[in-house]
Parts: sequence; C-alpha cells; structure tokens
Amino acid sequence: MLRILTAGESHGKSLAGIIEGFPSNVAINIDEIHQDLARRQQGYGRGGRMKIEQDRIEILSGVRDGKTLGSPIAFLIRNKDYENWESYMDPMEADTETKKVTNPRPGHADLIGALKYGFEDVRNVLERSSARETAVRVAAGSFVKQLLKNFQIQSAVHVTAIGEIAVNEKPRSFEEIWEAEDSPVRCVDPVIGQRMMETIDAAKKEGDSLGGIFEIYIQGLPVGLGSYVQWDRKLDAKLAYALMSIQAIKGVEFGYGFKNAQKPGSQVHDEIFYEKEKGIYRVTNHAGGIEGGMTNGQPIVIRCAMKPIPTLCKPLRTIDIQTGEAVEASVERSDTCAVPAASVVGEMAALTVIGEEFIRKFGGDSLEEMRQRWKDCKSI
Ligand SMILES: Cc1cc2nc3c(=O)[nH]c(=O)nc-3n(C[C@H](O)[C@H](O)[C@H](O)COP(=O)(O)O)c2cc1C
Ligand SMILES: C=C(O[C@@H]1CC(C(=O)O)=C[C@@H](OP(=O)(O)O)[C@H]1O)C(=O)O
Repeated sequence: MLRILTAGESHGKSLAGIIEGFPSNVAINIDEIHQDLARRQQGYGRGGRMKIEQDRIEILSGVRDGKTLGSPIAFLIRNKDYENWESYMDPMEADTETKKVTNPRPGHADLIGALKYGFEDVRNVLERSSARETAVRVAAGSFVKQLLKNFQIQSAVHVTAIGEIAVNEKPRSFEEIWEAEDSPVRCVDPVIGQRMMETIDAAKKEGDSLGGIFEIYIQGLPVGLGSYVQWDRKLDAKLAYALMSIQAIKGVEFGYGFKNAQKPGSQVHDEIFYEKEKGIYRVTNHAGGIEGGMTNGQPIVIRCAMKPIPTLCKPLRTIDIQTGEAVEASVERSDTCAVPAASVVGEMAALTVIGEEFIRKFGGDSLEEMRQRWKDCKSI
C-alpha cells in the first residue's frame, strides 16, 4: 500500500515527507519534481511568501543513483523564510510572546485549533494548518507521476472559475488543457483569463479574497482501478477524500456531477458500444471516467471548488480569545487567490490515489513486476 506522511510548520526549519510502499527500480528525475514544485508556487494572486521561497527537494533515503529502492523515500523541502522566523520558531528556544496571535481568522483553522489543542497563541495552529504543507504533497505526487508515466498515464489541470468569472463547461482535449500551463491563472481561454486576473486585482484592492474551481483530467487509465465490493475501496470516494483534504477545497464532483442531478437518465448515462477494431467504447463521458467506484477506461474528469482565502486585508470581525472582546481578525501576509496553485496540488493528490490503486492492482514490489502484470491485464 502506498502511504504518504507530511510534517513541518509553515515558518519552521523545513517541511518533510515520507513515501512508504513505492516500488523499486523506478527512475526518478529530480528536475521534474522541481518543475512540479514550481508549478505549485506560481499562479496569479499569490502573496509575498512565494517571492521568498524557491522550493527544492532534498532526498534523504529510498533512492540510489536515481532509482528507487522500494524502501521508504524520505525528503526535505527547506523553508527559506525560516531565516526570518528562527527566533520565533526554533524548536527548543523560541520567543513565543512577540508574534503571538489571539484574534482568530474566520474560515481558517485558528479558533477551533486553539480550542482543541489548548493554545493561547493561534500561531501554534496556523503554522501547521497552513497550505505550505501542500509542497510536500506535490513532491510526493511528482514521484508517483513518474511511476505512472511508465504506464502511459497522463494528467492535466486547468482553472475553470475564479469568483464569478468562469469558462464554459465542456469536454476538452489534453492538448487544450496543457495550453493552460502558460496562463498566469491556468485558464485555457486568454480572454477569460484576463478577466480572471482583473477580478483578482479588484479583490486585492478591496482587501478581499477569492476562490474558484479547477478541473483535473487523467487519461490512459486501465479498466478496473478501485472496486465496488467495499465502500472504502471505491475510487471516486478515495479521490474525493484526497482532494477534500487539501486546504480550502470544499466541493468535489466527478464528470458533470451536480449538473447530471438535474437531468433525466437518458441524457446522463454513457451508452456502451462495441466494434471489432475498437473494442468496447463510449461516445460521451458524463460520468467522468468512473462507474461503480472503478475506472471505466475513459479519462477521469474531476472538478474541485475552492473557497475564498480566509485571511482578508480588510479583516472580518472576530474575538480576542484571551479577553472575549470584539476585535478584527489577524492579518498575516496572504494570498488573494490561490486557485491556480491549488489546482496543481489537486492534480498531484489525484495522481497519488491513482498510484496507490495501480500498486494495489499490479503489485508494488518492483516496476518490472507491475509492468508484466499490467501487460497481461491489457491483453485481456
Ligand atoms: C495553495 C494554497 C494557498 C493558500 N494560501 C492561503 C493564504 O495565503 N492565506 C490564508 O488565509 N489561507 C490560505 N489558504 C487556505 C487555508 O490554508 C485554509 O483555508 C485553512 O487551512 C483552513 O482549512 P479549510 O479551508 O480546509 O477549512 C491556502 C490554501 C491553498 C490550497
Ligand atoms: C507558504 C505557502 O502558502 C501559504 C499558505 C497560507 C495558509 O494560511 O494556508 C498562508 C501564507 O503563508 P505566509 O503567512 O507565510 O505568507 C501562504 O503563503 C505555500 O503555498 O508554500
């Protein structure tokens, strides 16, 4: 079983990750991991922190001469900002008074985290609840992406809405979505993309923040990843879990999920056809590539809704947790909109689940073993 653990505070010394259950003999290109880390850092609407960080991975174990060993892969991503925070974040000797936060931000983990873990200082919560942690998930996902490349699996992601500015929902080709890589908001339509940037600028000027929607495509999948036989083996359920665990993601749908709910079955279900040369095929993909909790061979299409960033420069009303008096929420330096960045996290989180299911189906010891079983499966 593939498992990923993350550790690290946002302004602490370093983030850390462990990938357990990764097969042996997979060639790892560290530049590709750095590219994915950079993709996550980019995106219009990010705040000052991204000018400080330039995420790089330092592999500590589980890889030798560029190939995985099958043993746990451990790695670090250092926080450059630690230099500015060392005196407040040192694990053994930190100034815990000067940067104390007692006015929790509505929508962040601040208030409930402080109540739950018994803190007087919300900083103890925000350091770990911060989406800084997603750098580790992207690095881990990038390892999995490189594993899946051996099986011709490809993924792409694009932003379909920022606030109220949205592109038309329609099936897109991979080539079209890859174009979004060059857009500062990861939007396939340059005109809408421009309007998305303008709405982010306007929100920033107002001291406000924005959310949005992104869409993930994964293609080249074999039939039968996931299973219908037990609730916790359903692939859509597992993907939703991974995606909902990303900070600020509040909705996940497969295919035309919510729109399908408003239509009769005759307009929703993807009819089944067969031709000798083509085999079994469909002409529509309203289901988004998953039926009965299993891949059906069509591309997986998932849309995720991200709520607006909780930190507002024009702060919302809150209370001081020490005195109970009405105050304004704390203003940490913040992103105005992080939907383009979150879309990359979503893509990598989804690939991690696909990798886990791939290993479950085709064996997880070595790449060669997986390849053989994958070929056998394909020839059925
Ligand atoms: C890539 C990314 C960047 C984020 N940047 C910020 C930020 O700068 N400021 C902020 O308040 N929240 C930011 N968030 C959202 C918070 O981390 C998130 O809302 C918070 O942890 C509470 O969790 P929840 O929204 O899942 O309930 C970001 C989320 C993501 C995915
Ligand atoms: C550091 C990252 O995102 C951070 C996520 C985040 C939050 O509250 O989630 C708050 C901000 O942190 P800071 O207070 O240091 O500016 C973001 O920059 C990152 O994505 O690498």
